[in-house]
Amino acid sequence: MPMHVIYGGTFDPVHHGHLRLALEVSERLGNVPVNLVPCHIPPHRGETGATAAQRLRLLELAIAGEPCLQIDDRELRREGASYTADTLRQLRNELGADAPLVMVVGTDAFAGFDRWQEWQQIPGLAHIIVVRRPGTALDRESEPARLLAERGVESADALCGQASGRVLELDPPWLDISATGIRERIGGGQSPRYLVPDAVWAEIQRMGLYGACPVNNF
Ligand SMILES: Nc1ncnc2c1ncn2[C@@H]1O[C@H](COP(=O)(O)OP(=O)(O)OP(=O)(O)O)[C@@H](O)[C@H]1O
Ligand SMILES: O=C(O)c1ccc[n+]([C@@H]2O[C@H](COP(=O)([O-])O)[C@@H](O)[C@H]2O)c1
Repeated sequence: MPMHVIYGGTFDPVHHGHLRLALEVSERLGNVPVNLVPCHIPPHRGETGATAAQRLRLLELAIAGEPCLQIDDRELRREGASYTADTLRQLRNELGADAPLVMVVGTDAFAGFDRWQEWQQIPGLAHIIVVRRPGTALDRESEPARLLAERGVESADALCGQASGRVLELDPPWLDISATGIRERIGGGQSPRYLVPDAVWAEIQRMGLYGACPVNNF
């Protein structure tokens, strides 16, 4: 049964770190499509620099022409905070009980997993792929580390045989790019070129996001 893979984020804005990671995961799972899921109202952080519609537009430009990357905008169509457990429950209902469903997160996000809404329900809904972020280690005594120890598997093949419940760590090259750094750079009048796709930067300027002057910096 084909795997369904989601990779959630605020994507404020999407950058080459996100895109490379999504592609690496897709390839390591046998070129399955990876669905980028922008959150509407992030449950865990302050206001975003761009609106949900603007972040979605940037994502559309970023993945244009890449068959292995798709967008799932279901969280944008839901009212209220975007809880991952709700998203996974919806997907599980749509995919049926037996389809392998996989959620991708970086170690930084996974480190706070036990503060997510209904986090204990999540392994019953999906597998988790944790992508190692250099410099971000899990506290060995923490719930996320325990989950990894109890449910960890060594290879992606182990995710195909069941619908949910396994945790796989992957270690693809991690580009040292953050959306925070990009917003700061733009706000400070510097170009984020080569950190985001050119089409994304052009659209950020056109919309005047993150304090960008609507000029052509290329
Ligand atoms: N450089 C990167 N490479 C790969 N994955 C990343 C990178 N930066 C963040 N991620 C992962 O992408 C997901 C969404 O991250 P998010 O949208 O918060 O990006 P971010 O760059 O960390 O943003 P911010 O700086 O605003 O916190 C998370 O699982 C996070 O671990
Ligand atoms: O469901 C939750 O309570 C929850 C709490 C924190 C983060 N998440 C999800 O984790 C993903 C990565 O978050 P972030 O902050 O790195 O963009 C994104 O899809 C968020 O919706 C989800």
